[in-house]
Amino acid sequence: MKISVIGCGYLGAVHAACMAELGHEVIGIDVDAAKIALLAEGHPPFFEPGLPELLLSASASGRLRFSTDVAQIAEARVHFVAVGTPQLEGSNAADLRFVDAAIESLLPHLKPGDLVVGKSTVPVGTAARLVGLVESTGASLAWNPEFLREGFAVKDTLAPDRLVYGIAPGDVTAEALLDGVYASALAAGSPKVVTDFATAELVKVSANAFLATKISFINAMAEVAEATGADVTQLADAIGYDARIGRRFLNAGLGFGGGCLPKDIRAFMARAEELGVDQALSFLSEVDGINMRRRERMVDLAREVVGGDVAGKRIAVLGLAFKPDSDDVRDSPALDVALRLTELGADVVATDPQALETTRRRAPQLVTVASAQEAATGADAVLLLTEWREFRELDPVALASLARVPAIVDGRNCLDPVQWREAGWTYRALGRP
Ligand SMILES: NC(=O)c1ccc[n+]([C@@H]2O[C@H](COP(=O)([O-])OP(=O)(O)OC[C@H]3O[C@@H](n4cnc5c(N)ncnc54)[C@H](O)[C@@H]3O)[C@@H](O)[C@H]2O)c1
Ligand SMILES: O=c1ccn([C@@H]2O[C@H](COP(=O)(O)OP(=O)(O)O[C@H]3O[C@H](CO)[C@@H](O)[C@H](O)[C@H]3O)[C@@H](O)[C@H]2O)c(=O)[nH]1
Repeated sequence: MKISVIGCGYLGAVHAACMAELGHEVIGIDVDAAKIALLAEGHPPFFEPGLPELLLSASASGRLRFSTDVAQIAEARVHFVAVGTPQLEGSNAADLRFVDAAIESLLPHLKPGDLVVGKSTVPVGTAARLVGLVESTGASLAWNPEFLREGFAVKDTLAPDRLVYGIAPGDVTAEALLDGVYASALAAGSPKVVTDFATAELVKVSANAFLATKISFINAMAEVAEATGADVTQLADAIGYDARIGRRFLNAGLGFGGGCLPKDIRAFMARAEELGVDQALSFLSEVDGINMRRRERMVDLAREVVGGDVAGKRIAVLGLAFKPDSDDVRDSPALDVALRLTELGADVVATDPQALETTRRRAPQLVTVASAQEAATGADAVLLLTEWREFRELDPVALASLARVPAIVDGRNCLDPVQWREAGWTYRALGRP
């Protein structure tokens, strides 16, 4: 099938490459010329495991092209919209300017029988607002939210946990076209839910709200554990054995960040307020609050381990990305903590295996180095803020010989306290004695 993908960021570039991998003929469009130039040469503009290989093989096959010229979509029949929906400045709501502009840019090039498929995460009601515009060209609209996780984006796209199609009542053509696009995932057993626009939009934001709630639940237990001397990691293991609860997404620590969970729960609350059902989602403001308190707690722990004031203390920060296997620092708890400490006068030296470039763009004032060893040299405290494998596997004995004071705060509960204490470290963590 001939497909276009509008917006080639973390979601769109992966979607375009995966669709080409599945045998479709794909054109990726973005307004960012530098991004398109990189993609056209087979280079991903961001770090995502598996994507470089896919881009190379898809480009070589001739099935994947990239352009800044939206007129190039004219040959395609199915058009995915994967542009950003960030948080509006000064508000909780989603900024829909990019979605609106993308749809506007498509309109002159759509033909009767085309299908426009929204993939961006949008407030409920967006598809209903846009459907008339799209239908005025003879094309139809579907909303097909995406559930990929950064770091696993290729796998999640090729073998999704489920496919959700939000379509206009009785639009069997839209359903058939989407079935054609996703034929291999459907054949491999990915469940499909065909529903209306509002339900599809709500499935996406409610899934993220549930995940955020699960993380904040365990982080709330971490706060209680801190007040009682209990160990939240053992608590999570114990409650997680109950299959109704499940151990996944119960890792207490510095909390959630990234380009999705924080802004999506806020946009969900803003939309609920518009709909007059804000009370139903008032718990999400608590979920957000618990999450942000973890960052404050980390700053307090840094103060504690250096004996009070962080000003003038050399603090090594291990990890800047919002999670491992990603270079994304959007709303990253790790970057936030590093910047808060810098503002308090600490001499912060930070490192990350992949996020140094994205950090330089977002926070050029932060001092960064290439390795954990460099960061830890002469440090008064080491903070582990993103649980990259190479940080989890650090040798505490070797690192102790580099630090000025062997004190570590494990912001992701991913180190073995016994091993680190035996190597002479003062070990502190979130929610663990
Ligand atoms: N990142 C994820 O893991 C993920 C997963 C599922 C859903 N989503 C959702 O997908 C959407 C995109 O997220 P992202 O992380 O890829 O964002 P992103 O900022 O990485 O990418 C968005 C891209 O859209 C481009 N763009 C903006 N306006 C455009 C226009 N008018 N025409 C063409 N291109 C345009 C931007 O230049 C950018 O490259 C958001 O709604 C997000 O919530 C993201
Ligand atoms: O037990 C856990 C699990 C995650 N996190 C943190 O939560 C954040 C989000 O993690 P994750 O959900 O794995 O990353 P994303 O790539 O942002 O993916 C989420 O957001 C995407 C965009 O909407 C959705 O598509 C995915 O399904 C959804 O998991 C990260 O900061 C993690 O460190 C925790 O603190 N504890």
